[in-house]
Amino acid sequence: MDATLLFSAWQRFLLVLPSYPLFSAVVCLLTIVSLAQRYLSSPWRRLPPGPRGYPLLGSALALRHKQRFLARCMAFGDVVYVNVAGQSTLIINSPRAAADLLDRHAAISSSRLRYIVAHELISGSHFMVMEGHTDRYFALCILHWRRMRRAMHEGFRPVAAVNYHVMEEEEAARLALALAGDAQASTPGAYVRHYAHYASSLLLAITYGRPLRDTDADRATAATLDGIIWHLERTMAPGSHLVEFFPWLLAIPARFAKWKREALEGHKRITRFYDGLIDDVKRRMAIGEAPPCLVRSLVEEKQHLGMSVDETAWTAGTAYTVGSETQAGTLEWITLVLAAHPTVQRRAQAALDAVVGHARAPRVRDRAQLPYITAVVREALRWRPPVPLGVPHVSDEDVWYEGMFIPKGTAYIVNMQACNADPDLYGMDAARFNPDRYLDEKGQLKPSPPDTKDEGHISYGFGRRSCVGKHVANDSLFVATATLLWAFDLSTVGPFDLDTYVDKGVTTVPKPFSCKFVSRFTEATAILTGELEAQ
Ligand code: HEM
Repeated sequence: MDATLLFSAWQRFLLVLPSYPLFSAVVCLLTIVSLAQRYLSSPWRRLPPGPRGYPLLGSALALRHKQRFLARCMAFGDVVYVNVAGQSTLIINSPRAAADLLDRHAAISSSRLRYIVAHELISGSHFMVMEGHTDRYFALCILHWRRMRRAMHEGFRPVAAVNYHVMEEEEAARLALALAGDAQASTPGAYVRHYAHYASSLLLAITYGRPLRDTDADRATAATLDGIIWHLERTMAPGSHLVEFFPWLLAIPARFAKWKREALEGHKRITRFYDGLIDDVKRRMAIGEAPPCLVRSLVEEKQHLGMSVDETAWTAGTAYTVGSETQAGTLEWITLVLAAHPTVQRRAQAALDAVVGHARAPRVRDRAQLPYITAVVREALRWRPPVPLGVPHVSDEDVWYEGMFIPKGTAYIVNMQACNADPDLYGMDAARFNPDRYLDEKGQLKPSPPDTKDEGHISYGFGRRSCVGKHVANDSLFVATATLLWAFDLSTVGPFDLDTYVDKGVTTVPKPFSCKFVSRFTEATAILTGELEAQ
């Protein structure tokens, strides 16, 4: 029967209904019962609890004040459902729920939100952090992501990370010398700049085997890389482009859409720049002057990894993009907690004096004998996770969790600060900075609490998307912290604030505070200079 016939039959049926009141009543009743049944059995009635937002916008406006909004959400429980302008979002407040949903369900909770301009157009779907995990848009997504993740894993796994120890030690020594030589170092602007320079140089060394030196060319390279980060972050900010809300706009040809033209031109420009950095590594490899670094391993393992030229270029660029800001920000938090806790410093320095002494600078290999310093770094990462909301994962399937319905496509946002302060895992003093929580009565590292992997915290994320650079981050943060404590006494000057932070979009840093770096012994700078010259 075609649609016209069906429609006219339905019209005739409605017209005759008034002539049969009893029959009509039964039809109405059955319709109401059927609708009620559908409503009552709908899984959407079993969404996790959460704040009611405004029509259409949901809680999008409340999210502008993230810290306040997250605190409000805590009252709803471990998992909180929020509608953010139509995007189903689950805020996860407990490490157990985070591990259940993101580690134990990793196969269906490892996708990402869609970023059309930043990811699909500017990176050409090569910005691995934002790459979907499944074939949501294109069947090739998962292959892309797997190749790039595997390549980065090979370059940064523990056995490969050992190759970077010398660079990490060298950059930590250069940082200490820069602070010692800067009469203005105590001002927040000055030492934060030194930290940013340290992180850029370290990531350039690890990625391209070429640390940042005081040359115009290096300064230009760092400025361009930082400009790319700024550009990507700005493009990913909510509301930056209408196409993120109306994906059909993507079909408009580039010649009629300025935003699309600019994004595609940006892709060409950035890829050309990344290619240039790779060519430079290849050139140095050919003359035997490229130290072990991520790009060298990508080039040497080209066949085995099966990466395209663009994938190689963007994988390396992504490592710098993701690693430099997190590294610098974490060091700012470590500086704050050390300066604010002189007793922690004295204990760490006593351990350093006993193990390292005053005749050489600390090395990564000293770590096994310096558990207290490892505990300081872990505790800083637990106490103030540098990426406090992680990077949202997205569910690929409907999920039932403890009787609650989580629809497919939901974005999972983990409130890391809340999870890392879970009293069941860390006790009632979880809000306090206390490295001792990681040590046993003999001063050795204890096994990590359940669901915190081997880190003792969840600040490196979850499941298949957990931070691929965490071994490099742990090694370099250890040796940078040890070198700063070996060389200086740190103390705050004037007011400082342990409770609030500055939100930089993805990462957070402490509110600006002044910190004095006072040399602990006169030979420290001569030892650092001598070791650098000897390399
Ligand atoms: C203290 C420093 C760092 C912190 C706190 C940190 C934290 C994180 C977090 C929370 C994620 C998201 C995990 C998830 O989605 O569940 C992540 C992902 C990532 N991190 Fe890190 N990170 C740090 C340093 C680094 C460094 C130094 C590198 C590179 C050398 C790096 C490379 C990456 C990459 C490539 C991803 C994306 C993984 C993926 O999407 O598959 N990170 N990191």
